[in-house]
Amino acid sequence: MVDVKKLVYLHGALCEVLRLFPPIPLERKQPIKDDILPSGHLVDSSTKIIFSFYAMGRSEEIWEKDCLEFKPERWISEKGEIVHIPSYKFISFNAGPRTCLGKDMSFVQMKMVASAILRYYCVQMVEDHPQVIPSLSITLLMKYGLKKYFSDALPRHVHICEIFGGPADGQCGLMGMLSLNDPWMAAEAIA
Ligand code: HEM
Repeated sequence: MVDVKKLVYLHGALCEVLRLFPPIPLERKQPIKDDILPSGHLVDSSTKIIFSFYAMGRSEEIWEKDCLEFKPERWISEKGEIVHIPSYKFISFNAGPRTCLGKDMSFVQMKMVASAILRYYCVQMVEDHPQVIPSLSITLLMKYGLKKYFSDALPRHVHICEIFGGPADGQCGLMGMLSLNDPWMAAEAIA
């Protein structure tokens, strides 16, 4: 836990992925009684408000001119520390009373999987793969996926489980909990 907090650039990169490709792209709210939003819009109790995390993550008004650029640096201060961005701005985990309860845990998991794969495998994009196009569903999918080649950066006998101190042929700690005890499944999970 302490160690993953030191992965500042990876943190910035993951936040950028979640900002530009929020796994839950849409959210729906409905007031329990008639209300007026801070914007002045009147909403009655039958109004269903749908807002797009996907659009908010790409909004120039919220993220400024370079909103469409993948820039992990926007999450890192000049001192090299992680910049805290309020959840009402970085909305991918929702905000307010119904905010995601697994936010911190998901960062630990993503950092474990990403750092393990990047340390032990060389990852290369498949040439001429179609551009990433979002495919709308309850969770955000990629229309054509994102195909990559994986090759060993280490001798074949090193299994991803060994990175986490577990047996090479069995479940291991958090990775086991995630059912990611197979390196190829782990690779797919961050794909
Ligand atoms: C990158 C990973 C994740 C993302 C982007 C994410 C995003 C979200 C979002 C947007 C919501 C609000 C859904 C809604 O109200 O319609 C939510 C709720 C929730 N998430 Fe996550 N989540 C992630 C991982 C996790 C993990 C790993 C856990 C548990 C270990 C978790 C537990 C929850 C729970 C319990 C709620 C419901 C909170 C409530 O309604 O009071 N999430 N999440």
